[in-house]
Amino acid sequence: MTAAEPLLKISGLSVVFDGFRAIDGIDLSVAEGELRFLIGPNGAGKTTLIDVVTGLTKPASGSVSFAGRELVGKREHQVVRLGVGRTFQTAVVFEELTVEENVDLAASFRMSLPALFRRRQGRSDAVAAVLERAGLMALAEQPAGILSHGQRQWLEIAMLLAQEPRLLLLDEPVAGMSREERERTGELLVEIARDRTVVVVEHDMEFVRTYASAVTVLHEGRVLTEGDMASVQADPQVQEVYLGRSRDTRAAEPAAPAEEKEKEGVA
Ligand SMILES: Nc1ncnc2c1ncn2[C@@H]1O[C@H](COP(=O)(O)OP(=O)(O)OP(=O)(O)O)[C@@H](O)[C@H]1O
Repeated sequence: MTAAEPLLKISGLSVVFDGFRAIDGIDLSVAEGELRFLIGPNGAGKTTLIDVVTGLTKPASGSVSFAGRELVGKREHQVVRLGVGRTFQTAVVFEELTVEENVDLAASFRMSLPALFRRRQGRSDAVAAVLERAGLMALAEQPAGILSHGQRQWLEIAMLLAQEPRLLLLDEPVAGMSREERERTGELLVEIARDRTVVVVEHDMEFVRTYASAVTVLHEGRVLTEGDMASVQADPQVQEVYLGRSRDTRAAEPAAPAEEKEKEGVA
């Protein structure tokens, strides 16, 4: 990979489910060190795109190049070992284990067997650093089962960091969070992007407006547009996709609280 090449390069990607093209010829590049947001209406293909990059879903055609290596055809654990980690819409943590044990377990996924045997007892510096970074140090000894929704999301991000991925893919990390939790998460993402590449799927437009410098808009399995948030917001096609959605579906829905409307509206 040369300096000019993107860390992640998706080319001509298509995914077909029972004849339905959920991804329809996507080209998408993410440079090393970027914090990129993927937005788009429900069903646009955002999660499916992450599923393909991480080896969960096989594409019908196209390629996913990561640091010059082809990911299509690789299994999920192979993709993790190459340095790509993800979170899911619902955090997956082991509730009976402590916060620290969850992070420690995640850290061991990328270790060789000899390294695992050599491990010292007690908290490693790497695990301590990750707990600190995710703001979970005070909860290190608590079982993960007692964590609040926001804290679980942070634990999942901490577990991801423990695997030392070069690329993190986060699926709706602030869904269901309070305003304060969203702010802390935004700051955490910006901080993580200082030394890693981060791609975030997000519906919360207030959050995207605050933290995104680069945005890619997906619609019906294609890239509609990309750029900085101001240019994306001003794009008539993007407005049509979001406003069209509000005309078609919101009219039939009960009125949402003002804050929810503000969060989801692109304009
Ligand atoms: N396993 C599957 N089998 C069949 N169809 C699927 C499958 N997974 C996703 N789809 C369909 O593919 C399309 C894209 O779904 P996807 O979940 O990627 O969209 P999304 O942009 O992440 O949506 P949301 O914002 O609602 O999570 C949708 O129409 C969805 O119903």
